[in-house]
Amino acid sequence: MPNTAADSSVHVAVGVIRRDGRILLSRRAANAHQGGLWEFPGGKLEPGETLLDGLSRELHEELGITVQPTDCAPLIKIEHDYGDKQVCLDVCWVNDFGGQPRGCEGQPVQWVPIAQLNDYPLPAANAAIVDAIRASVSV
Ligand SMILES: Nc1nc2c([nH]c(=O)n2[C@H]2C[C@H](O)[C@@H](COP(=O)(O)OP(=O)(O)OP(=O)(O)O)O2)c(=O)[nH]1
Ligand SMILES: [Mg+2]
Repeated sequence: MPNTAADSSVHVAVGVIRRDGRILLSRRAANAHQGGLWEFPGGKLEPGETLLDGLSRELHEELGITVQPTDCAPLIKIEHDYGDKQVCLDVCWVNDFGGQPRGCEGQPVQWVPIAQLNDYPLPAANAAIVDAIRASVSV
């Protein structure tokens, strides 16, 4: 029996890391899905892992930072079909963290003012994340 969209959707923990009015973007490896585009750091949840445990693990692996669950807050959840891959992006604010973020996998990272997020090429699903960020900070 073919998979349904829900069965084949990849569940991704995504962190919108903020400090001093800027958001941390990192650039996806050229050979990755949506390669070469900028992203909010994060990655696929492992089986049985909670969203915040997965987010904390991914941000430590990718950026070398430590994140406490109490410093995270839900922002938006997005289902997006890229055709070759369906993703469910579970996006959280990361309001504080320990350590100095660096590209632990060799990826460029950049602190970007919210008004300039759209100057960076992002995956199509991320337009809704940028809208949610703007709506959240303008209230
Ligand atoms: N982290 C992240 N992924 C995003 C964003 N927007 C977006 O469409 N995605 C998609 C791209 C990928 O298909 C998927 C993330 O999966 P990934 O392959 O990067 O996950 P991962 O970090 O666990 O990587 P890996 O261990 O498989 O190398 O979500 C975003 O802003 N951040
Ligand atoms: Mg990742």
